[in-house]
Amino acid sequence: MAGPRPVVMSGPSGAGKSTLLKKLLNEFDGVFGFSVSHTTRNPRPGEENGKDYHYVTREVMQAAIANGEFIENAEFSGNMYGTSKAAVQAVQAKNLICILDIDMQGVKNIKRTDLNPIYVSIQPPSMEILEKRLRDRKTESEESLQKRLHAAKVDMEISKEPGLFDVVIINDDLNIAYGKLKDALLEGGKKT
Ligand SMILES: Nc1ncnc2c1ncn2[C@@H]1O[C@H](COP(=O)(O)OP(=O)(O)OP(=O)(O)O)[C@@H](O)[C@H]1O
Ligand SMILES: Nc1nc2c(ncn2[C@@H]2O[C@H](COP(=O)(O)O)[C@@H](O)[C@H]2O)c(=O)[nH]1
Repeated sequence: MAGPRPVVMSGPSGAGKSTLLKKLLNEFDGVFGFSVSHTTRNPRPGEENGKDYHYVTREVMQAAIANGEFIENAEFSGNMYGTSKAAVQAVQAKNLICILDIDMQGVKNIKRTDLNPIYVSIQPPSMEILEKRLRDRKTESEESLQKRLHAAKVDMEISKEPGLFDVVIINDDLNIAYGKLKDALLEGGKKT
């Protein structure tokens, strides 16, 4: 795919991907653009349709996948998520570096495409801190929280696979993690 290399951000739910991404998109408005995924989960308070996600029904999403409209899709914590070709193209058409926030299944699936992104893993300092962050965020039911913690354990194991990610950032102190993210992306930009 032509143009600057996209960026894939992955890591356990609650590790801080969206927090870091928002800082990046604010500071580098006009450089990076967010690939707006589709999901069947309900919007959280403050989230906007078309900005945070495209919120769709399972039927709509399944039909679009069957129609070949998605680069990748996954089932996560009882809901469907996916990156449409249109979402990536919309960012690239504005000449922005496209950033995808996707789970581990998405990472594995993107590896089979020609997208050729820089793979960044955002990891929490520990499972205990991850659980506290997720609980404090107050977005999950106990059932959803347990599913996410289970997925996080699996994710953290798979993330150790050599070569899976170009960069691994432990998000302990937010500003330090953000500095590392910026360094990695500026470095990645030089290699294209
Ligand atoms: N370095 C940090 N120190 C303390 N709290 C943090 C830090 N980074 C993020 N948080 C907080 O942790 C919570 C989870 O962060 P965030 O929503 O960005 O995670 P996420 O990886 O995007 O999760 P999800 O995959 O579920 O969307 C948020 O309430 C956020 O404010
Ligand atoms: N494979 C994909 N995963 C995605 C996509 N968009 C988001 N995600 C991941 O889902 C979980 C949960 O997100 P949440 O907003 O419900 O907390 C998180 O790990 C995201 O990275 C996608 O298009 N494809």
